[in-house]
Amino acid sequence: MNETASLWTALEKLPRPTLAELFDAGDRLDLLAETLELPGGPIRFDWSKTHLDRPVIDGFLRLCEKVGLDQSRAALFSGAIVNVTEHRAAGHTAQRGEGDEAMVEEAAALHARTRLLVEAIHDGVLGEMRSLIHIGIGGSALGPALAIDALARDNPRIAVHVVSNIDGCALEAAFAQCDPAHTLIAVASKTFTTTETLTNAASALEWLREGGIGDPYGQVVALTAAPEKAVQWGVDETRVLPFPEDVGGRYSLWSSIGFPIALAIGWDGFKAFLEGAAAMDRHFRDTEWERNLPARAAFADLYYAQVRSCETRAVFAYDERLRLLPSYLQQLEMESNGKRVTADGEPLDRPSAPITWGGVGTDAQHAVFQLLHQGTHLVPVDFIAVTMSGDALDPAHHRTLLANCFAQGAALMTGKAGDDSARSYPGDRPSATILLDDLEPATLGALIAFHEHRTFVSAKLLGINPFDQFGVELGKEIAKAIEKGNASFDSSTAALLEAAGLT
Ligand SMILES: O=P(O)(O)OC[C@H]1O[C@](O)(CO)[C@@H](O)[C@@H]1O
Repeated sequence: MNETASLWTALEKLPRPTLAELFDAGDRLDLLAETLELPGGPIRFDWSKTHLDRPVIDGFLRLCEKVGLDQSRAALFSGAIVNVTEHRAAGHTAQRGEGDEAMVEEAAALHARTRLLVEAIHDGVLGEMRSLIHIGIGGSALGPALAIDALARDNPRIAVHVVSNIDGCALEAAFAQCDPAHTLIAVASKTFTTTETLTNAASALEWLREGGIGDPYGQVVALTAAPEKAVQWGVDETRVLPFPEDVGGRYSLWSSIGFPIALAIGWDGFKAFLEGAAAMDRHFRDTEWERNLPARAAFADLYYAQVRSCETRAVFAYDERLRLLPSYLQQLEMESNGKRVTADGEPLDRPSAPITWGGVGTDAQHAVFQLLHQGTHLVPVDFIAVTMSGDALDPAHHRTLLANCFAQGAALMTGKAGDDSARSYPGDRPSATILLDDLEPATLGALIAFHEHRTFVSAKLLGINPFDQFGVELGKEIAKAIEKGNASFDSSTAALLEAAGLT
């Protein structure tokens, strides 16, 4: 057995005290709950209701040392080639001002260009623009959709409709809310080759034309790492906002892909969003692993997935404004770490990332929490809540929302004996709670960056490259072959094609 494998085995062999025993044994808050002061307000990270304890943390610290996590973190921030399969650096921290100097300078120059266009649009240089249809998919859509839904619910500077699905119903729903004369189209695609995005973009151009716009390209902005392709497609160079190739799709909302966020909340808000993320970068870069919050979260994630065989982890946003966070995190975590080989191309000899799923509190309580409390699966849960309410209604709404959030964590942990087994709750079920004081651009930025670094630590402790995503390619190839009608298929697929009239 190699040394890394024996460190995992050592973790598996550690005693497994219950949460109740852990709380009886010592000060859990001192060990595992911390409030980070950040631009935009504090965020409390409480991992005390997980099974992390001194021996488990020490086991992970030994693993960090063995895999060279210090060096991996330094490489991430230095602009070294950390995405080894694609021979690229990972440039997302540079986008918010942390990392290699040349990369940070390049990012600042590109942001200056984005800012000019955003402010020109706000000043009416392109006419009276009231809406933006933002067309993109995956990392080119999920981040903007989350940030805009979280931060620009009331009085956005410009109303943004994010469309990703190639199903025309999605684009039609956006058209129904917009007037072609007052609508911009953003085509967001890192590669500028994605079928869904280019098909939707072509239909959006047609919609502008049919709406009487003589020069529809005059209302199109492109956000891409392949600017030459956008120009070739017809977008005027002055409205192409490039970003560097080394910024991964699911890490790209900090780049020009964030254009719709800036358009909705204003440039100062977008800048604060970047600054909040940069503050989390500094915490991650400068804090020893023992008290490093993204690393601590990764230790818990790995402990449950690897040692306790949990196949999923759930995230519940106890704030309507963060309802899109679970789907954002699904791409971040599953596209980054859902891999069966290591960065060296060797088979991974243990489970990869668990399945991330979740929903919004309190809705999820009345739908899926039965399984969390009494099902046979052990599911580690993250609760994310905000102390300051986002609504202007009777404060009873928010009080009850928060009370429910904290009640769920307590109930999962303590359980309760009932009159019979159907009415009993076993308890000892783990959860972590992230409590933002306020939901501001800066705190949202920090929250997202926290999850990026958490994912990075998990990847490195497993030996995975979190920055590629070859797993999505095969399905795309087959879909293209189906469209071209030049491939033969198994009998099931062939019958489905025939039934749907695709042959
Ligand atoms: O921005 P693009 O190049 O259109 O790609 C969109 C998404 O497609 C993926 O490549 C997966 O198919 C994601 O990683 C990416 O975020």
